Amino acid sequence: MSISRKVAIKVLIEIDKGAYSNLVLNKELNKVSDKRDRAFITELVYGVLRQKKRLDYMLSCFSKRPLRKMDNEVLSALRVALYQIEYTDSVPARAAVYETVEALKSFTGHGAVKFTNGVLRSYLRNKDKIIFPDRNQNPVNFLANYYSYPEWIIKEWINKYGFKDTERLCQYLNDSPPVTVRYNRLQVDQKRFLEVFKKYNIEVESTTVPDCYVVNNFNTIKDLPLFKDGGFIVQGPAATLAGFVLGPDPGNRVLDMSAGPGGKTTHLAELMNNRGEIIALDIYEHKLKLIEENCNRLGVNIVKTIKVDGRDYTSQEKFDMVLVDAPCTGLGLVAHKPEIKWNRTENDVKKLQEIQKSLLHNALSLVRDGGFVLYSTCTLTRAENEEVVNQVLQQTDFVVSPVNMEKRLSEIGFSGKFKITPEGYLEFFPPESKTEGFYG
Ligand SMILES: C[S@@+](CC[C@H](N)C(=O)[O-])C[C@H]1O[C@@H](n2cnc3c(N)ncnc32)[C@H](O)[C@@H]1O
Repeated sequence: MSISRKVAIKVLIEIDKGAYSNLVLNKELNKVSDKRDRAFITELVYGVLRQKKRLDYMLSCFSKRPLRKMDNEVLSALRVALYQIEYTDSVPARAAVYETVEALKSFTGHGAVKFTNGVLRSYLRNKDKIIFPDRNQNPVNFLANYYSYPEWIIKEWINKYGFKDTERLCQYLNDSPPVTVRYNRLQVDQKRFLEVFKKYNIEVESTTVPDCYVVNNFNTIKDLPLFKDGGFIVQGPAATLAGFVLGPDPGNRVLDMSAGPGGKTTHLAELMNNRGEIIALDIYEHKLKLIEENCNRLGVNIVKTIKVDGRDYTSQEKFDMVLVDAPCTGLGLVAHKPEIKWNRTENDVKKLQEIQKSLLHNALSLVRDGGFVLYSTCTLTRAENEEVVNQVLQQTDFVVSPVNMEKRLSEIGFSGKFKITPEGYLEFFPPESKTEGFYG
């Protein structure tokens, strides 16, 4: 299984340099034939990404050299070894150390390998002596190191949710989430969708959101003929719910202001029964390509894509509905993409808030009287959610009729738990909603 450690170390080095976890991991997994190796590599990579800060805290107790001065290869190998010792039952601790140190030999020289071995042996001898910061005296430090989150996120959440709920959130988002798909009513009905999955022995479980199902065998679903025929798309329950909340009718003219890769665009088209018009904007060419690929596969032909900054988009004709599914820090997706914890900064929140406000501002100028705007994000910061909407509404002379969200969600058939904030906004708190984080 040494190949697994070698590939995991390689992938983690690439991710540390800024690569997307899913892209670099899939590229490397394609070169590995053994199914068990592939599963183990995936566990090591995502496990280390989730627990990185906690692992580093523990390692720093046993290394005289500060972690920031270590080579990337050494640090990645140390994390991979420690993750196995702490989180996997199948590998004895000494084997984890031996195999990982062997794997490291293909990346670096004798001195670095010896150093790594020394830190890990010292860890094995003394791990019972590790003491985490005190949860009462230093709550931010405790949560950050114990659950492996940057301190700025912990502070943001403690302000928003308090200590207890922040702890629940940290725990919940450290588990790997189920994979969910939305079947595409344009190509298949629910009965046929379920029959096909049953035929291929893939277990399917309903979620609290209509049309959205948990599937247990993610690695094979993209090989199903039904996927190629556009029968379903991978999409989270909260993301699926957004389309239902907007709920366009056939024949509507809809604007999707930041649409890539098109999960919600294609759902809106489906709800419109492929009749009417959707203008889908994105600032990046490659995102527009993904929208077009998704539309082609799913049999959607009412979408026109435009490469433009949504803040600058103008149109003579107003829209019945506008979706601003804004670019955001994505903290509600940390369980799916744990590297978000480490790639995002407090500064991003400020920069994104400016973009979000301008997008929403422009959306309000593009919707017709009596039309509907949905501002949504998959993040859990006040600055990108409530503050954006409150500040934009203060700056305009629009009269906004609030939507009765409880009524809307019950009409849709949503059966999960949700929060209505004091201002009347919809929020999904993952430990309760059992979905991605969502704000609308
Ligand atoms: C949260 S994602 C949208 C996800 C999409 N609604 C879906 O369900 O698949 C935000 C998108 O906004 C795009 N974006 C970022 N800044 C933008 C801008 N100024 N104008 C338009 N699109 C932008 C990003 O490229 C990204 O594809």
